[in-house]
Amino acid sequence: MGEKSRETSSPWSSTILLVKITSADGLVGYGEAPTTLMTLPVLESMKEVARVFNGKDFFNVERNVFDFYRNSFYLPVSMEATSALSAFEIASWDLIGKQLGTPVYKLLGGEVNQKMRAYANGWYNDCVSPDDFLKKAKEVVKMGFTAMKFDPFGDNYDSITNDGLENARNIVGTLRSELGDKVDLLIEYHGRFSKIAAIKAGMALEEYHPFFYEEPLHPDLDHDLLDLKNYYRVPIALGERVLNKKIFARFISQKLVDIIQPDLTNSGGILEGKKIAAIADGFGIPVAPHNAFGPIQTAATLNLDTTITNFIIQESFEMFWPDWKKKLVSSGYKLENGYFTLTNEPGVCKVNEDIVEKYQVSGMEPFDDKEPPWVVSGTFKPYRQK
Ligand SMILES: O=C(O)[C@H](O)[C@@H](O)[C@@H](O)[C@H](O)CO
Ligand SMILES: [Mg+2]
Repeated sequence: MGEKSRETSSPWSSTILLVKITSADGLVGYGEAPTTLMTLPVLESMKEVARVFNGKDFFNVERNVFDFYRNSFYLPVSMEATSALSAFEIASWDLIGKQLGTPVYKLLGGEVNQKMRAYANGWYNDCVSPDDFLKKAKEVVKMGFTAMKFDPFGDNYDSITNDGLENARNIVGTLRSELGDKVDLLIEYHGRFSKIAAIKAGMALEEYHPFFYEEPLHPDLDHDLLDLKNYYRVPIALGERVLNKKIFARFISQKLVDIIQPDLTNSGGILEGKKIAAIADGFGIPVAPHNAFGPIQTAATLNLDTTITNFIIQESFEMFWPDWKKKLVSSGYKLENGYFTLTNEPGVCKVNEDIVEKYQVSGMEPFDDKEPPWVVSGTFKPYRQK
């Protein structure tokens, strides 16, 4: 579902992809999957997952997921397959919770965290200069957030120019000096650099003591992360493109990452998320789940966050969503003053079926050959000081 027009915060979030499964008794469960120019491929993969899940007992999440794992030869390297599977897994938990009349977190160990600290993302559309960023960052602080993530690297890709480094320093430096030390600044690299650029950019920003550097390297250069560690004094976070617990186990045990960011919609769902968090906990690594899509993803993720002792912070685009996305879920969780709480809805959350009906579309999100779909809109531009 989505809108024909481009959403302001980001092109990928103008659509979201849902799965709805119905039990033999007529109960309905919803799950969500990522989009980002993958909407139709993931939708196609959902048809394969449906062949495995159809007619199965939805309480047997572990069995059903494992059956798909066994059948899906490319699963560990296929974002389409893991995303499709994750959507069914989340929908299964929604059904289980609804059938039992309990929120999902109560089935996963219960409450550890009553409030989840959020960080804002999606707030800086069309920002290129330090002043652009500052103006919008102040609004984010006014909303009650104590942490915000942003990508200060403009259109630098693979390598970075001296101008690019200076601009990034000015943006991050301005926010640090104007917002003070109480606001956490999370630096998003969007996995766009090769090693030398990642080292230069990381060293240039460390004096502003960022909370973390996210995906500083192209995701397929993960073996170079160890080299970055020789230069960085800022923790490295990643995980939004890591597809299951076994792959997380490798990143964590090889000490390639300091904070993990599993995305429940592409790493196997809620129960796999619990296992990933447990693996991380065994190594003293905190969890900051990725959450860039819609409210079902958010509700599923918060159900996990509530139950884990190594939760650190939760991503949120929520305040910058279009109206239809804000109304899609009528209860399940709240975001107030920079913190999430659950509202103890049975299952994952309560989906507003009228909105689903009204905003159904087919096809892909908009595409712009000047700006990759993974950036926040209007930011893939150079900034030159006069
Ligand atoms: O961390 C994040 O939120 C992501 O990197 C986000 O910024 C996007 O790139 C999006 O996830 C693309 O699908
Ligand atoms: Mg990211």
